[in-house]
Amino acid sequence: MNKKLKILLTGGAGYIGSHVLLRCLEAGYEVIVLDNLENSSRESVRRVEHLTGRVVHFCLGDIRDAENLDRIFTEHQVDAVMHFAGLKAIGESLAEPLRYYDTNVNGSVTLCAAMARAGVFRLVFSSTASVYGNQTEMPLNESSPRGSPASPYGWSKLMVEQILEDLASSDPRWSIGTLRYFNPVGAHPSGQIGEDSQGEPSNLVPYIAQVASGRRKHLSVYGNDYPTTDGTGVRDYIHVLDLADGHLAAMDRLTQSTGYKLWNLGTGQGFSVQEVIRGFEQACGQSIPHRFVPRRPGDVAQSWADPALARSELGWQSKLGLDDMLADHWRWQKMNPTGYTKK
Ligand SMILES: NC(=O)c1ccc[n+]([C@@H]2O[C@H](COP(=O)([O-])OP(=O)(O)OC[C@H]3O[C@@H](n4cnc5c(N)ncnc54)[C@H](O)[C@@H]3O)[C@@H](O)[C@H]2O)c1
Ligand SMILES: O=c1ccn([C@@H]2O[C@H](COP(=O)(O)OP(=O)(O)O[C@H]3O[C@H](CO)[C@H](O)[C@H](O)[C@H]3O)[C@@H](O)[C@H]2O)c(=O)[nH]1
Repeated sequence: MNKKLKILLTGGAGYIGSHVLLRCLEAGYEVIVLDNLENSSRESVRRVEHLTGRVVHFCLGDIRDAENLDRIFTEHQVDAVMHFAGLKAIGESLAEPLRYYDTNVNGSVTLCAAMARAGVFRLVFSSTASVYGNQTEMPLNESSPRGSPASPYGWSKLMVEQILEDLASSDPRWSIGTLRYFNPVGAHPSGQIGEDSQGEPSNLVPYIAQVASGRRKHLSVYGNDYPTTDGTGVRDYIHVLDLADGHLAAMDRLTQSTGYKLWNLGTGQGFSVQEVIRGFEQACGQSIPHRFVPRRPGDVAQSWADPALARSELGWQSKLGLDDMLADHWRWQKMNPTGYTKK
């Protein structure tokens, strides 16, 4: 790995970005974080600095601000970008589609245009397994058909994927890797950084963690009539640190060739909602009150990855199991019951 790379992390104060930031610093990269702190806290970056003993150059700003991007690329000799900044709440995207398309699509276009002006052509992009939509054939590999996403959020990711593919075909200098994340959970084992769920979490594991800590009374399990082993939804949960390592492997690969590449980042194993509840009960030593309610609109029955391409092309595979993810998530929740306390 080329340790001298200087990488711009958009959204680097967020859940996934902060774990990638930590891994980048541990690997010896120089890193600049650009974040408008819309859904995060500067405290995550401070804690990463503390954990690694490294200093991060933090820029408060918006990815849609082209002048600010030009300034950053002029001031810093950036070699590559990892692009996490965006909005990710599916329900919110249904209520505010323009805000989602503006940040996720317009923001990505603005970023790529600024990169091209600055002569920076290496990019890793955060996409989602949601782009596969509702499929019956498992596991999902990169050639599986893209489905019809059930939300503006999912569409915004699919649109950006297409834009990036077109961009790479238009100019051979681009080297772009799209990573389709399955379901990231867990936290750094120190309990210092993790997912800062403001308000009511929509994702399963943060919700269970808040039930376990007494912040919520019970979990609603969305549907027990799916065609799965126990009737509840099945997902491929991946530890956020394994996911972070996948970014470094992708960046490494992008330094070796140009063009557009796409990789699934998942473990290859699916777990039902009931299996996750039981796993969390073991991790926290208490029972998780839950009740079955109708299916959540837009949810798919099952989704798990075929991670073979990432293994063969990136030399990456997940190492941590569901137990590690849930234990680490619980530690983070216990140590930070209301998330980062400082903005
Ligand atoms: N967490 C998941 O389950 C998941 C799954 C698949 C894909 N993704 C994608 O991965 C990326 C990171 O997700 P995350 O879970 O870390 O989310 P997050 O909300 O914790 O992090 C996103 C970061 O982007 C920042 N941001 C938002 N709009 C911005 C803007 N206009 N300019 C600058 N910064 C802005 C936020 O303040 C936040 O720090 C997102 O693009 C998300 O869509 C997440
Ligand atoms: O309170 C809850 C929350 C979730 N679930 C169930 O738990 C499973 C996982 O749900 P999540 O909301 O945690 O995850 P999703 O698979 O629905 O979606 C997440 O993972 C996707 C990638 O696969 C996308 O990235 C998406 O943005 C992100 O929210 C689903 O069967 C869901 O119905 C519940 O039963 N109760």
